[in-house]
Amino acid sequence: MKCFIAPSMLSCDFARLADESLAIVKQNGADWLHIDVMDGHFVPNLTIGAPVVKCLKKHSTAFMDCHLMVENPQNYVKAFKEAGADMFTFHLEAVPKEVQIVDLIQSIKDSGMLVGVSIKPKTPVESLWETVDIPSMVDMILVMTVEPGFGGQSFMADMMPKVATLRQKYPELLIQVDGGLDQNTIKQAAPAGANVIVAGSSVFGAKDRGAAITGLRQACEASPALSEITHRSALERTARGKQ
Ligand SMILES: O=C(CO)[C@H](O)[C@H](O)COP(=O)(O)O
Ligand SMILES: [Fe+2]
Repeated sequence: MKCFIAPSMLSCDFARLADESLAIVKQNGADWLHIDVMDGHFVPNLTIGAPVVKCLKKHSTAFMDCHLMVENPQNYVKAFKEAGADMFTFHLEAVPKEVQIVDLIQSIKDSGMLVGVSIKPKTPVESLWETVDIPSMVDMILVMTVEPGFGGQSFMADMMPKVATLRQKYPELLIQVDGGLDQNTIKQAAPAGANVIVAGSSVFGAKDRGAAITGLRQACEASPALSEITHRSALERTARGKQ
């Protein structure tokens, strides 16, 4: 199965976001740009929003993997679509009771973005398939391997059973892990079945960012837990982004 390496732009020099984004894909070989959107409510930190993605899109054709750590994600679908986001990943815990999750997913699909659903460390993995029919509605599940809000935290290895359960249940699903991924922790995440690897501090803090990305990719692709490629839409759009 194809692995995607998605550096978290949270760890780049935000004042040079366009240059950093271009370089990490074109020179260092990243597949996606992982954009962490935080609202200061769902998580105790503030980062960037759709206006910044819109500006970045003028400089980079890369696949924009937007991770929304915001309350009321349903209010941001239109803005992120218009900004040029390719993947809209929201947190299951952030959707208010009055909003039907299937309706939110449908609105993301209707907009043309891919749909990602994320769970925080304390959320049981069963709550995903109890809420949505994953294979028909969702392109990617994001299993957080840190409490969302900040880069540079330690990888939670005890999240790996969630990844393994998802991989066993959904052999063709994009399964993303985010938080504390590096050359060591990838050795736990990839065998469990993760194939979309977010890495912020370990990539941007590396002396050789290209080598860091290559190392993550090699460890991921060597994993026997991953079988054949399926998600063609993601693959095609990713390939376009690298042209
Ligand atoms: O969503 C996130 C934090 O909530 C970030 O994507 C994540 O923390 C990546 O940073 P690092 O690799 O440094 O842990
Ligand atoms: Fe993230």
